[in-house]
Amino acid sequence: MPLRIDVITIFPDYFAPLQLSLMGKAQQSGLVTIAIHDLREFTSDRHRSVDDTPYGGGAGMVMTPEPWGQAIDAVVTDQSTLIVPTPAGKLFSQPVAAELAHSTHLIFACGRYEGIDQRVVEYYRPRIDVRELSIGDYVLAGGDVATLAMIEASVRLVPGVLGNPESLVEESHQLPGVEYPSYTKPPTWRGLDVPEVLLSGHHDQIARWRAEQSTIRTTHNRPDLLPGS
Ligand SMILES: NC(=O)c1ccno1
Repeated sequence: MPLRIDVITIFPDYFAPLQLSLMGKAQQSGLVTIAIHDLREFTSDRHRSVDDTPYGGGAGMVMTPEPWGQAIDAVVTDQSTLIVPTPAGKLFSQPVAAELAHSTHLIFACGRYEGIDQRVVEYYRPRIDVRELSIGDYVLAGGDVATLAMIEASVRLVPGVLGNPESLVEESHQLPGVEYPSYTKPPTWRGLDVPEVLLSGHHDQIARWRAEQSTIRTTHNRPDLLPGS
């Protein structure tokens, strides 16, 4: 049963990259199906309006609930997970990507402006799994880029999508901490040599060096991921 993904957005063209590379191959192989829906197709006024001023005042505009209800109803099933990208959401992570990779149906609601009327989340929450997710502590212009990131991080974990599942084993955020640095040919580049141990053929020494490098890198870049932190 392929993972089905429906993306609802006012900028369908943002998702053209999903036809390329690994994401494109995953769809061609039938492991994943991805459909992009223009929210404006679900409006009923001649201006195809999708936003209005916020109740309670404040800057910016809020996306009105009606088009969202129509659009989500057009694709939702009782197996759906509705994902709303928002800086106010729970933090998306590799474990969350792994959960989503094993879902049946994901619906991404890409908000813009000041976001989507909260009643959309409130309406679907008692009916299906609803997740407000953030890809980091910063604010984007909308949920589209966050959706692209979450789709790519999740789809690559769908069994069969990556040619060599081994490459999932040692990557950052799969193991505790971040991954060791990688090197390839040439052995010397602009006076910089590849660490000698990597050319030694001693697999135990290479494994030990990589574990040490992972700890050094994690300590420097992401001490919050160190065991016990
Ligand atoms: N940080 C985020 O995930 C986000 C989503 C929309 N704007 O920011």
